[in-house]
Order: sequence, then C-alpha cells, then structure tokens
Amino acid sequence: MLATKSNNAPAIEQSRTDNVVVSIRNLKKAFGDREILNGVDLDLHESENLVILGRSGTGKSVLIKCMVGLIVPDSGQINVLGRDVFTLSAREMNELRLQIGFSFQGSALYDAMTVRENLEFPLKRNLGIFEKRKLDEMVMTALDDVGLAHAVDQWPAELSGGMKKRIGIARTLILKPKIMLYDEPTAGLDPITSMEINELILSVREKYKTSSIIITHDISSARTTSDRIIGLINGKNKIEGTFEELKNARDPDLEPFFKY
Ligand SMILES: Nc1ncnc2c1ncn2[C@@H]1O[C@H](COP(=O)(O)OP(=O)(O)OP(=O)(O)O)[C@@H](O)[C@H]1O
Repeated sequence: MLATKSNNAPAIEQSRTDNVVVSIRNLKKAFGDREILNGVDLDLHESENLVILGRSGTGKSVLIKCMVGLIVPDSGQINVLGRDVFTLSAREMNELRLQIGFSFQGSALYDAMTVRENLEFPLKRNLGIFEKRKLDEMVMTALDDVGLAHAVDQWPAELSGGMKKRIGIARTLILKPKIMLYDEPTAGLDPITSMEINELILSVREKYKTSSIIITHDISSARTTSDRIIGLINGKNKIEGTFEELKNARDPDLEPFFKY
C-alpha cells in the first residue's frame, strides 16, 4: 500500500510483534551543520527485501552504518532483532553484528588473500572454526551459492567487478546472517552483470531466508529485488510502496528515477 510520511509511525514496541526484524524511529544524524538524516522511520519485516531508493548523497549509506553501529546517530531509536542497539555493550554489539551481513559498495576483499583465504577468514576469526575439512565444506558451499566454486584459488586481482561482488556476498553469507544489508550492490557494473547480482540477491533470500535492505539509485535493481521501496528524500523517508505504486504515484522527487 502506498504511504507517504506522517508523524505517527507505530511505536517500536508495537511493531516488534509484527515479524519486524529492524525498526528505526526518528533517526537523525548531522555532520557539522549538515543534516543528513532528518527523522527516518522504517520497519524491515522477516524475509522481506526492502529497497531504499534515493539520490547520491542523501544518506543511504549513513543510515545502514547507523544500523550496525559504525556511525553513532545524534538521536532516534534503532532496534535490530529485538535489541535496542544503543544500549548494547561492545561485546553484545559484536554478537549482533554476526547476524547482520554487510555487503559494501566495494567488495572489501583482502587483496593479499586468495578467494579461499578471504572466505576462511571470518570463519576462523568469528566462529573459531579451524578444522580443514569443515572450512573446505563451508567455503565451497558459499561459493557454490554465488556460482563461483571454480574461483576458489584465484586472487582478487584476477576477478572481474561482478565476481568480486559475488565473492564479497559469499564471504558475508558464510556466517549465515539473518539480515543482509546491500550497499549499492550494482554500482559500477554493466547491465547484464547487474541483473545477475539482482538475481543473486533474490536467490540468497530464497535459500537463506534473509531479510534484506538494499540501498540503491539503480531503478532496475529496485524493480527486480524489492518487495517494498522507501524513497529517501532530504534525509527522510518521504514515500513508500511497491515498485508499481511508487511509479504510478509520480512523486516529483522520485519521478526522474523512473524515466531511465
Ligand atoms: N563520516 C562522515 N563524516 C562526514 N560526512 C559524512 C560522513 N559519512 C557520510 N558523510 C556525508 O553524508 C552524506 C551522505 O553520505 P552517504 O554515503 O550516506 O550517501 P548515499 O546516499 O549513500 O550516496 P551514494 O549513493 O553516493 O553512496 C554525504 O554528503 C557524505 O559526504
């Protein structure tokens, strides 16, 4: 259902009962005197793909960094998997982060490690798994899931942009996160590779039952991957609905996206 922003978003306590895995209320963040987030409200539901659509520089990345505690907001509430993130100790925050997969704009692979070593790294560091057979099995399953089992012994420098993106997603999936945050998953990719990444996002949801936030200004990615879209305009969630609802709403701030 198409909705425009009102000042009476449901309270977090109420929305928690409704299969909500991430709940954000009135989130604000400024850098110096530049207000970036200016009262964002959103709910992410279990197994939902929620797209946040907005122009460059509207604070989409800042928003998801606030969710994982990489940026501290000025005010507001963020509840992830039933935990109020601002009350967590560093240890509790690290535990929560293990349940959140973060796919960065760059794939953030370690250039000095092979693909195998890149994928083994979080297993050793975060899960304390060192047994070779177990590592092999988990690495190969994650690579299979992104269609790149054959690249296991390659170096990042030998991979295309799309392959790096997939390996980055595999490295995130290997920890079996409940929530995936995709920051501009198709940035810098050609249309065919972009479509493959969009399909991968759908298959990740299918296999891992993840709930995902996909932040993008790529309208075809938004159309393919979204169950619901939030239009982030001037630091606020201005409008939300399905792709068709937003397209038909002809909102002046979002209409230019639909013309390409
Ligand atoms: N740590 C920071 N310190 C100061 N300013 C920052 C910081 N992080 C982000 N900003 C500023 O906040 C604004 C929003 O940045 P953000 O990366 O969230 O944009 P975005 O909507 O994700 O855009 P893009 O699609 O280009 O990545 C930008 O003007 C950016 O320069």
